[in-house]
Amino acid sequence: MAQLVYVNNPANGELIHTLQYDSEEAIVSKVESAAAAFSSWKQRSAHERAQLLNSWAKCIRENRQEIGELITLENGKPLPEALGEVDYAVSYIDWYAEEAKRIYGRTVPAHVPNKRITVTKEPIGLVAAITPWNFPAAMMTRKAAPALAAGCTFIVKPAEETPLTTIRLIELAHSVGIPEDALQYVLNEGPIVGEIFTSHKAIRKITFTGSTPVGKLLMEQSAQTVKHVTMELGGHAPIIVAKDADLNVAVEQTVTAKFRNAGQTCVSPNRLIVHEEIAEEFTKLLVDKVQTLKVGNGFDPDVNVGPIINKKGFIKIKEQIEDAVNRGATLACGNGYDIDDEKGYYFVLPTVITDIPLDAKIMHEETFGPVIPVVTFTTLEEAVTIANDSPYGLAAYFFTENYKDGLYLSENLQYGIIGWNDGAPSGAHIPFGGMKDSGVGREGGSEGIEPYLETKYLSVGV
Ligand SMILES: NC(=O)C1=CN([C@@H]2O[C@H](COP(=O)(O)OP(=O)(O)OC[C@H]3O[C@@H](n4cnc5c(N)ncnc54)[C@H](OP(=O)(O)O)[C@@H]3O)[C@@H](O)[C@H]2O)C=CC1
Ligand SMILES: O=C(O)CCCC(=O)O
Repeated sequence: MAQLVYVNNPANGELIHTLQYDSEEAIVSKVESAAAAFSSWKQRSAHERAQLLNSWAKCIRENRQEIGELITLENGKPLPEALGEVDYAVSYIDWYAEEAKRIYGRTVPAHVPNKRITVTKEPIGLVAAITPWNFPAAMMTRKAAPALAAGCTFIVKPAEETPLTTIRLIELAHSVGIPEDALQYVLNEGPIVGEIFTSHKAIRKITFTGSTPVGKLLMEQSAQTVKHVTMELGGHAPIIVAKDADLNVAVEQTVTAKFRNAGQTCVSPNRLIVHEEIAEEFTKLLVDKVQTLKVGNGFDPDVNVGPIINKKGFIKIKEQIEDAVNRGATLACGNGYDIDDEKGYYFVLPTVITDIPLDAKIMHEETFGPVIPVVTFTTLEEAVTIANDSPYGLAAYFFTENYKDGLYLSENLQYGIIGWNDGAPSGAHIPFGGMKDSGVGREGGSEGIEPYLETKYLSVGV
């Protein structure tokens, strides 16, 4: 009997759907059919691939409500956020439908008169993706759209918690004419699929969004077949609030950035580093705002913060809060849970922590929950030192009205994405990705199609 995947609603633990895992033989056979489909998909003109991507985007838009509800059902985020994710997911398809038509080569002046030199770009081949549960639509399209646009075929393993959104998006893609073999999904446990994907010679690239330890493992495994990799891994974003910051803007943006998806976002702020002279006023404004957030089932129109995805995620958050309290920190608001281990749901009240020592766990580990500590600084140099004291380097934010301080911060923060008076820097048109343990490569923007292309150089003697 094939093993089953149980997809549960994280807001109440109820079973939504049961699916069957693919056997290892079935996964290999899907990989091989996706590899075989490469030769015909890459020969379609860029304009034809773009048209098919545009049809897919249109079809998802027509089914926006259904997909949004599916995301809320299996991931738990509030429905307006889930609908926002559908729009965000589609924006990657729109963007790369256009980029498909802009894959240019170049000619290079030769060093002798009897040679002509050209450089062209070709699709890399079959791409395998492993995606997380926190953005089940957008993390899939952010990878599939540039791959298909470039002329690659694509196979994806969605997270065990949220496979339904991926399956539905792929069904819609097939319904508009994207060939079934060129875009596929597989279901089985991460380590099993990871092993098959990384060892199979026909797969030329692995693209992954998820935790840093799994990313490192996939890189190690991919070395055996020298695959290209794009790794979008964990984050530990700081927010620096300078003493001249517009506090209302800083609070508004902090709350939006921190509490979307219940803090389960890799660019979610994890540390607030606030100038000592404004720390009290800022914290009061922040706590007042955080206390207005309503926690609950994402289908309730008043809810702003949904459940934590699973018990493992909840325990990590709880341990970080307990560790802070044990080290003498104060809980300025929050510190409440609504959980039912038997049913399988876990809610955490939005929590702000003050008086916290710099060596507390939460100051160094990714939280992935609706909790944020506040520490103070005296000089900007000190703020930068605290902010950079992390193995991660994905997103950092700061709030200041002073352009010299802003330039200093943007030049000295070791992060791939910087938001200056901006808590929402993401978009299909920008290169998203991190430095250090946050990963390798960029997704989105004109940079985001490059990892799906090989460069070929031709030298002609004439
Ligand atoms: N950068 C980001 O956006 C994300 C960061 N995280 C961080 O990771 C923490 C843990 O979350 P978790 O969901 O366990 O993250 P994982 O990295 O374990 O899961 C993400 C994806 O990787 C798959 N996976 C797990 N193990 C392997 C493996 N050995 N080889 C190949 N694929 C694998 C998972 O599959 P399966 O579901 O079958 O286990 C899932 O599809 C979070 O609290 C957060 O800190 C998590 C998700 C996204
Ligand atoms: O990896 C994530 O957490 C999803 C990225 C969210 C974004 O694109 O803003």
